[in-house]
Amino acid sequence: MRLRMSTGAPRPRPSGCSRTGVGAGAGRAAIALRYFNPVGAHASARLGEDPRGVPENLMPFMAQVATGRRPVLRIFGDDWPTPDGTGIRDYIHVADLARAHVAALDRLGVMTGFEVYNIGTGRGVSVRQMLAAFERAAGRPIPHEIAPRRPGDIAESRADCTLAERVLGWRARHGLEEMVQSLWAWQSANPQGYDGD
Ligand SMILES: O=c1ccn([C@@H]2O[C@H](COP(=O)(O)OP(=O)(O)O[C@H]3O[C@H](CO)[C@H](O)[C@H](O)[C@H]3O)[C@@H](O)[C@H]2O)c(=O)[nH]1
Repeated sequence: MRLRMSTGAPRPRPSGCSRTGVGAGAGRAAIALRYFNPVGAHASARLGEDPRGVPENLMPFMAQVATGRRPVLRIFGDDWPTPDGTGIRDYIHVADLARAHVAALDRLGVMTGFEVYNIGTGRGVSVRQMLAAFERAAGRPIPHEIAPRRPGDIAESRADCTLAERVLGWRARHGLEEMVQSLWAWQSANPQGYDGD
């Protein structure tokens, strides 16, 4: 199954709503930002993602395997209808996501009603492509194995960010290399997360 998301189309799983940021201005205007797959860390390497327990998402899990905190990355299926058989997602650097919020706040000052914007890069990256990029950034191989597909997953998800670009004047600036490099900078400086401080 291939999905190209347009603003207004529902995310394939309701849990996607948990990643939607909502802001309101003067009770008359609201904007929902539909996050795709936020990854990466602050350029200082002092702010990063430190999920509680075992990470469910690809990037924090991959980063923890790279530091040796977890033994192996399980790739959930290599038989998807994608060029390399692994799942494709639209990863967005958290710094770009932050800029999208600033653009949305500016927009709230000049609009009324409710608007929804996709926040991604519009480009799809497979699990294998992400793994290769992260191995380059970390300078080490990341142990991995093929596992069965994860229930509820889809083959591909990508954002159509045309509306955010046209109305908010926002578009992603950071590419894949900056996503993996910033994540690795944070994870290698904080191998046990914040609890390790
Ligand atoms: O250990 C892992 C984790 C993920 N993946 C794969 O990596 C890709 C990205 O997975 P993520 O979990 O990072 O992101 P998803 O977009 O698949 O899922 C996320 O977005 C969903 C909304 O669509 C839900 O919110 C879900 O809980 C949340 O994990 C997928 O192809 C997934 O199968 C692996 O191979 N191994």
